[in-house]
Amino acid sequence: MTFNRNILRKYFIMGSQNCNRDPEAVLQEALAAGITAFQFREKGSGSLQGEEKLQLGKRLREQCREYEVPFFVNDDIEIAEELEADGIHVGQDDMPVEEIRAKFPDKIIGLSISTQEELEQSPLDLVDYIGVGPIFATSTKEDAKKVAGLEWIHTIRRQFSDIAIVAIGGIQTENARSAIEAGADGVSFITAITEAQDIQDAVDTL
Ligand SMILES: Cc1ncc(COP(=O)(O)OP(=O)(O)O)c(N)n1
Ligand SMILES: Cc1nc(C(=O)O)sc1CCOP(=O)(O)O
Ligand SMILES: [Mg+2]
Repeated sequence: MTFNRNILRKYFIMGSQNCNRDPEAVLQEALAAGITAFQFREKGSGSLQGEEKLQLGKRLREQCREYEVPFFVNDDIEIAEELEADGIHVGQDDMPVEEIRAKFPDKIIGLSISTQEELEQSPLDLVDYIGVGPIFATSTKEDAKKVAGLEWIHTIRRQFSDIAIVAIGGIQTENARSAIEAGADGVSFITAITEAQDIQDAVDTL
């Protein structure tokens, strides 16, 4: 899929472990409300494994296809291939980007960048966008790194004026604008949607 950074604008991430109701219903509302990308992140305590994970991924993938919203898979290269995902998001401890790019020349690849060292040592020329965070405090990711703050987005933007950046970690309706003003192309979020009283309203405000 050709990469257009506008898809990063409202990038929803979710797995069944993030939902207190049917994940398909949550995604359906988020798609109808106007999210611009979705990442299937079935990970952490309470997450589905094996065949159950694959079957849920298939259903969520179809929902995204119906709305023509890009579908990303977090970490799991095999599932990304099986579900014909548009893209894959990996972190510094996941499969190396060089291997993923060699295997999937046409998929969108996102890479997490949390420190200056990671920024300097990562093959940025092989990725389409970087996930930058945690910008604010989050309790959603069990092994989240130290809060980087909005200044981290400014710091990357000063060094790489054209790189596609999506901010992550503690992004809520009240602070999403500040991440964009700091230089991000978009915001990614979990609980801003999974814990929203009104998903349409949350996506509009984001
Ligand atoms: C858009 C986006 N940015 C960052 C991450 C975090 O990825 P990673 O560091 O690999 O951590 P896990 O999500 O795998 O726990 C992301 N998933 N998406
Ligand atoms: C999946 C993920 N990655 C992060 C990072 O900093 O790389 S923070 C995070 C969790 C984001 O959840 P919420 O929007 O509920 O804070
Ligand atoms: Mg990962």
